[in-house]
Amino acid sequence: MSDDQTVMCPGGEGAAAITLPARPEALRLAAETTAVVVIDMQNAYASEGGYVDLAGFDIAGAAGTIGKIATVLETARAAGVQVVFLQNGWDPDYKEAGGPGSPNFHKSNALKTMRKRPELSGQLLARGGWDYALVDALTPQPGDISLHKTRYSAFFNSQLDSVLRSRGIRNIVFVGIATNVCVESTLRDGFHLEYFGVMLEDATHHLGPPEMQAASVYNVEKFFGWISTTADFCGSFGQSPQE
Ligand SMILES: NC(=O)N/C=C\C(=O)O
Repeated sequence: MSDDQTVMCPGGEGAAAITLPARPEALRLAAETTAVVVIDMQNAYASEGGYVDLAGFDIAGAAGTIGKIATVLETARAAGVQVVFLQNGWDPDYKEAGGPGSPNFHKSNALKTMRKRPELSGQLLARGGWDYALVDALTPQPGDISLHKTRYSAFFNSQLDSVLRSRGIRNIVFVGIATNVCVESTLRDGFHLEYFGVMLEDATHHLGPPEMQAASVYNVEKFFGWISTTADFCGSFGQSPQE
């Protein structure tokens, strides 16, 4: 049962459940019904010389998320929480990106940057290349799941929903980049698919001015899910009792 201070998430009734401090309420969660979903921790978004750096965004704060996420993943794996990595991008010919009939063609800053600088064509967010690859510090481990996505929401046109649903996972802890684009898009879609979404605010990073992080955190806390931190995730799942 939930009260005003604590929300009972699916699977949270069992003896092995933990309480995750979060805003606006703490959450009762069980490892087996929870996944950590790592959004787009690719060189494109977190490394100098990657797409968002070349497109002119400030990526100074992105590196700080890498260590936080590594800590979260270590705790998650030890506690039996499923880890799912997403990678954003397209085939090297950019057929999956869509042509002028797709809004993605007009809004993707990667595609716009490559139109402005044709020497980069085939490099940004192209599957198989350095820009598409996950940062070295966040290499998937045995038991982790890796999925590809072609649009901002990881639920759109991907296997994410069936991968989670078939494992009985109903709660998602989000980390990654960018808070206000792919993380928020995925958390919102998850909400509409009845997933309980938690964003670890210090293990995510925004694109654009700092107000974007604050706006996304507000949106999640007020409308779509819950906000927690790396320390609280590790403190609670680090104590996770084994069934
Ligand atoms: N991973 C993201 O949030 N991506 C944001 C923008 C883009 O991919 O162009």
